[in-house]
Amino acid sequence: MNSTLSHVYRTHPIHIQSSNLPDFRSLSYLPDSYTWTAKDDLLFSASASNSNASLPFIDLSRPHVATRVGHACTTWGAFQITNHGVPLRLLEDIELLTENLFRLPVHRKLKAARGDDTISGYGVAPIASFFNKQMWSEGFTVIGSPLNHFHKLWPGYHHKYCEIMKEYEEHMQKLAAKLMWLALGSLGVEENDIESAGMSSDFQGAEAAIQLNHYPLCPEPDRAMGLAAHTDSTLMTILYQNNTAGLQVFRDDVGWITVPPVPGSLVVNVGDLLHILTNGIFQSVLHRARVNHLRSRFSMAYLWGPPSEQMISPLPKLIDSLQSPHYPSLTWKQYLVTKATHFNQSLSFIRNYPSSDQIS
Ligand SMILES: C=C1C[C@]23C[C@@]1(O)CC[C@H]2[C@@]12CCC[C@@](C)(C(=O)O1)[C@H]2[C@@H]3C(=O)O
Ligand SMILES: O=C(O)CCC(=O)C(=O)O
Ligand SMILES: [Fe+2]
Repeated sequence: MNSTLSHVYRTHPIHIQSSNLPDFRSLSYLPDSYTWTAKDDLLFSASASNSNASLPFIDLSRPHVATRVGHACTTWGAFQITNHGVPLRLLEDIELLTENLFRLPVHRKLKAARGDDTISGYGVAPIASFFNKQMWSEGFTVIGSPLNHFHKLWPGYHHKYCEIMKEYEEHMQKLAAKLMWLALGSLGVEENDIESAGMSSDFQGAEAAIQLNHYPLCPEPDRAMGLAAHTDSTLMTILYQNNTAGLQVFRDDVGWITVPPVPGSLVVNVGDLLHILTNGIFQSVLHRARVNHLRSRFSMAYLWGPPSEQMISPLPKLIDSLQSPHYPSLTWKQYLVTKATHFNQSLSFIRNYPSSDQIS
């Protein structure tokens, strides 16, 4: 994985207090700093859906899969997949790695804490800086090689864990490119449309971050938030969750629904950059993670995007002659900077922004 993305934070640091990380195991009550109300997050008490709507579940080995993927990207901006080709053994390995990482004592995890100048490493989710309450979770971000950090966490065992990460990344990258073609193919986009937009049609050079998340047992789950509502800034995110529910997705006409963990399946989210690339046809999904008092939850997100310096703009093929593009041309790096300032308002901030103006 390339490490340029990590350095967005050199010039635009997101200040988080990783020194404030609690030892969750020792807390038998919910401290005030972790107690969320509607004042802290407008969407905190948005109603849970009482419809029996559920996220599309797509078997990638079945016929007409592109149409189903395209429909899910347009309506929900997310779907669950099975028969995706990622070996179950590898999913079990990455889950074990994640569990072992977060079960280390706090002082050891802090040896691999995020520094001031890079987002890689252990800490609270980068979006924490937008909220005055703390989230009931801890995270570990990998951009580029995890070797340095893993060496500090597991001096004698880091090679094995680095191999697992590498294999996971390779499988995810292949799967992401395949899903991207299913989604774009459903809109009639062809290889030459992608190449004339300056991208490589096999998405060579794509960049990614891997975000490992841990949501410990929580004494008062209804008043706590695991990971606050957000959209990912990616083209697509592929998420593996352990067997504990917690992920929820939001649709204006439905409310929040929980995405049940189905063993061996993966969740796919449309990210903001894919929304931009399709001129708003595909929706980037608002999602969050809730916590519970019975079982710890782990999730592993593969956040996939274009090469960080690659210009992304609405594909001319998807703009009809009566319409102008809704979004300007910008790189993933520029979009991350926008996101670090405007968070969930980023898409509306850049919508109809004149392309020639510098976005900041
Ligand atoms: C490439 C990236 C996407 C991400 C910010 C980051 O630089 C690395 C961490 C990613 C993550 C994971 C948790 C949710 C999220 C919103 C966050 O706070 O950090 C995403 C960021 C994103 O998609 O914007
Ligand atoms: O834990 C989850 O289910 C959600 C994680 C997530 O949204 C992320 O890492 O971006
Ligand atoms: Fe996310």
